[in-house]
Amino acid sequence: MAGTAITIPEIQMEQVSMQYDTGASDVLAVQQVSLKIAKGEFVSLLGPSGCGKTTLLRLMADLIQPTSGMIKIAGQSAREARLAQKYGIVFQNPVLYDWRKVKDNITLPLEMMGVQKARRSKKAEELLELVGLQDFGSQYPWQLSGGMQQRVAIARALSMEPEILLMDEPFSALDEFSRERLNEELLLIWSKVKNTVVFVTHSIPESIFLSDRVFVLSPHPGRLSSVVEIPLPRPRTQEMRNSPEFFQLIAAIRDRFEGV
Ligand SMILES: Nc1ncnc2c1ncn2[C@@H]1O[C@H](COP(=O)(O)OP(=O)(O)OP(=O)(O)O)[C@@H](O)[C@H]1O
Repeated sequence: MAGTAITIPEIQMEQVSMQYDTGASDVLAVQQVSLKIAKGEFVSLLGPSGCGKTTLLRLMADLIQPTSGMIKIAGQSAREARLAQKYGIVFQNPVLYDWRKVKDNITLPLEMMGVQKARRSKKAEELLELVGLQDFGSQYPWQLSGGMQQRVAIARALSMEPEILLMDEPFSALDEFSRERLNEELLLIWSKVKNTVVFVTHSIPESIFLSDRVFVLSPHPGRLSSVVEIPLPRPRTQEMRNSPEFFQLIAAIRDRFEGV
């Protein structure tokens, strides 16, 4: 029918469960999770330690495979998406090579793909500018602050121009000030790159500040307990953190954890 668009979700999980085989006692880390994430959306996976956030992220990235259920990435299997380089991943720890300059850390994935040096250098310049580190390309990671190192990790994750950026508590090791600043910078980067972001966090304010929607998870076993829409306008600003709407959202999400 004219005007009816059928949109394929960028990430789709149907009844996904994941049980880790630990020998003595198996761990049901994720139980029957179903979710859909649209292309270009920014969502957070929020929940207490052990509720399966990292497991869900690893399932999406095809780093592990579910015990049961279905995962589709833009209509393809997660494996096909991984082979097509659709993912960029940022971990809690930036995992940079201290003996390589910042620009060479950023372009490592391109180097591994056999991209020529001239193209790598050009891409490094673009990415350094994107993450606000244009003057630091020739430094070494150990010369940078924790927040700057995490920006390098973000630039590296974006080097292959991934459709999906998966971020596993990337700012949780940083102090509160750096974390809030990086939240804002991440949104600026995302507004330019316009990819789909799945962001894992324990922090209710962080999930609200960043996201279009927050997926609230409950533990033992990890289940999706609710999904909260974040209607705050974009661009998000630090002042919004002090607005009544922001506090109402914090209270609403905290309520979802009551009894968890
Ligand atoms: N490789 C593994 N083998 C066995 N059990 C695992 C493995 N990885 C995770 N688990 C267990 O699965 C459950 C979910 O873990 P997961 O790391 O996904 O949770 P999380 O919400 O990301 O936790 P955190 O916030 O502490 O990182 C936990 O009980 C954890 O101990």
